[in-house]
Amino acid sequence: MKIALIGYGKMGKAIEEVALERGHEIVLKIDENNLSDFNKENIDKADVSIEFTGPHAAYDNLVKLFTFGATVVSGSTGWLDKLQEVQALCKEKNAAFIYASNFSVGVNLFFELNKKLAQLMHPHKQYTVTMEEIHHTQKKDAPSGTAITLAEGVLETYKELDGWVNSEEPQQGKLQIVSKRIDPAPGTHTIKYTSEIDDIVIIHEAHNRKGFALGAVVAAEFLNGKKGIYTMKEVLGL
Ligand SMILES: NC(=O)C1=CN([C@@H]2O[C@H](COP(=O)(O)OP(=O)(O)OC[C@H]3O[C@@H](n4cnc5c(N)ncnc54)[C@H](OP(=O)(O)O)[C@@H]3O)[C@@H](O)[C@H]2O)C=CC1
Ligand SMILES: O=C(O)C1=N[C@H](C(=O)O)C[C@H](O)C1
Repeated sequence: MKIALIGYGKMGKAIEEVALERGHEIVLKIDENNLSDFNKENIDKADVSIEFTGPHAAYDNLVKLFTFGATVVSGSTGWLDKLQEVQALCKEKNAAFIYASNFSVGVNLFFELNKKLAQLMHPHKQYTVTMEEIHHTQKKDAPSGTAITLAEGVLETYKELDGWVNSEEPQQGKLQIVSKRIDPAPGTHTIKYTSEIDDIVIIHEAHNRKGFALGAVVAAEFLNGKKGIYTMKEVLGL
């Protein structure tokens, strides 16, 4: 498979390593130094474009890719208020798209565990649920995209909560997410149910970026040759 990397930072480089190990070819690498190479002629040379840039750039990049009719895997976080608009453009251009706030198999299993635990805990009103995410200091957005997906998983069941708040201080009626920035943390997410008597805690701790990169390449392999919008649940058969 021929891959275009839109974003060649920490994740772009990790994806390149995994893609080469799996026998794929990188035909284009875009960062802020060669944006003029990000054009239809070059994107058409790739079977799949993998976009990991960041909150400031993802939306424009995705609009550009779908306007070219590309097949796109994106993991950029911090832009999801525009997800529906981007999905509509993908459909209009008969393109293909997988977005995930986290591509690792472990986190996608953790998403399911989180939803099941919320259902189990919900009747037990003596427990208060809170979340924490820890990432490296270069991270631009807070809370993490993964933490938002986890929060949505809890809020599906805890309908009495009015959304989440990203704060050191708890806010009545909201699910609290605490963000910490500590090097070199690749990504640690904790969900805690606490009562006067005891705590129940689930944690996912990434040891490195390989799981995110491998998941993105597996998603690209799944999407190659398809049209339409898919999720990691479909890629992983969860
Ligand atoms: N879904 C998932 O599984 C994961 C998602 N992420 C997310 O991926 C994103 C990228 O993370 P990471 O690789 O660590 O970030 P980095 O800052 O290390 O890399 C970002 C890359 O994007 C490039 N870039 C910036 N602006 C543009 C633009 N307008 N067009 C093209 N390229 C651009 C940068 O270029 P330059 O270096 O020249 O500035 C750099 O190469 C973040 O949003 C992060 O949260 C991260 C890990 C896993
Ligand atoms: O910026 C990162 O590094 C990561 N970002 C993603 C997120 O915001 O959830 C995924 C992972 O936690 C690493």
